[in-house]
Amino acid sequence: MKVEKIVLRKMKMKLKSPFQTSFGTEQERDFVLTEVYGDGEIGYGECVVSTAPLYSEETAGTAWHILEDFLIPMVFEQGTFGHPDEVGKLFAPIRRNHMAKSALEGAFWDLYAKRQNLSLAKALGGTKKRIEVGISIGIEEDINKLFRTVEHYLEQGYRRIKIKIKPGKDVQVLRALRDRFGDIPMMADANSAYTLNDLLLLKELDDLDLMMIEQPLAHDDIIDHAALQKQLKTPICLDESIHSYEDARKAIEWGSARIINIKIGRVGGLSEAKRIHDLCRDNGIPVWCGGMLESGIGRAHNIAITSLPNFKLPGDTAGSSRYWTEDIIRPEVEVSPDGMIEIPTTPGIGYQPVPEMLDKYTVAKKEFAKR
Ligand SMILES: O=C(O)CCC(=O)C1=CC=C[C@@H](O)[C@@H]1C(=O)O
Ligand SMILES: [Mg+2]
Repeated sequence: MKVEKIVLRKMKMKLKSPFQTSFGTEQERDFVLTEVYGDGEIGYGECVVSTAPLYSEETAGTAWHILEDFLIPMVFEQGTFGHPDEVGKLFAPIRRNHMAKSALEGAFWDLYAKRQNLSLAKALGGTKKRIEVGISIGIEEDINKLFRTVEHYLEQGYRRIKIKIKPGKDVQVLRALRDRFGDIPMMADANSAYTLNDLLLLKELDDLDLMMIEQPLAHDDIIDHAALQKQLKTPICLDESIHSYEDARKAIEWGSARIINIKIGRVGGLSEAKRIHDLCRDNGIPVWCGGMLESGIGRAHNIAITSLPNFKLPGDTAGSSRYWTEDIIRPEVEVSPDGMIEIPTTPGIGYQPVPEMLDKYTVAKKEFAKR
């Protein structure tokens, strides 16, 4: 692949409804899209930052700076690439900034798959034709509204309900959902809202037959999660704690989690996500694909990685209409009545970004070519 041009777009898209977690509420998504032009094709990637640095240290502003001032010049310095795996290796000297790296690396994977006339799923080694999907529901103050929301998504066929929790909005809410809906597949995501001092409360969660408790403790912890997992029968799933293959290896060795949520942006790209998938497969740790309230481009990348065989649990890749009045891709991502998404078989990400839609939500755009 010879890189001819790279385009960055700063995007602003309003979510259909606010999304509340234990660390804040998002109503509007400020993120970055990447376009890599080469050999007559365009590869697309998404930088899955949050508007404020509350999930991780990255924002659209930090990512744009790292892309413009470091990663894009490094790409033009190398000029040509045989395989997308080379992109992550090229970026290795740059510390962290994983979502910025992933946005560009993902566009290379899309471009590579298109040039190989392969779907991105196939190019990644995916084996599935359809994927199971779940739904992530933000913290809801009104329990009856939460009941209606859960009812709505169960009727739509979603195969797992993820409930965001925080102190004061946890055991009672989950117990009420159990009383109302019985033994539906349900999990909780705490986004690091608890500490080991909350052990008695976390033990109450242990009696609710949850599929898993996602990231109960600190966002950068592996040791305390290992201590907690020994006290709980419910599997702990790590999200924010796992930034790399090495983090996953240490978490597995320490017994910090029995499940891992893989987010392509959080770990720095599809090549690293594949490595973590393979490590977990070899250690009997099932994984699923987490979401970052992506547009259709990021959603397409999530669908492709979820086609790998050890993605054994429903992920957060819901349909476009869950988040957007209109998505920037065609077709939009649809979920079948039995809670599945068909893996595209066309080359690359399999969904076509629509230029007019991209322009409609672009608040800043810049083109880069080799000087
Ligand atoms: O994209 C989705 O539907 C999942 C959204 C979601 O649960 C999250 C998005 C971003 C950060 C967190 O709030 C949370 C997560 O931790 O998975
Ligand atoms: Mg999470």
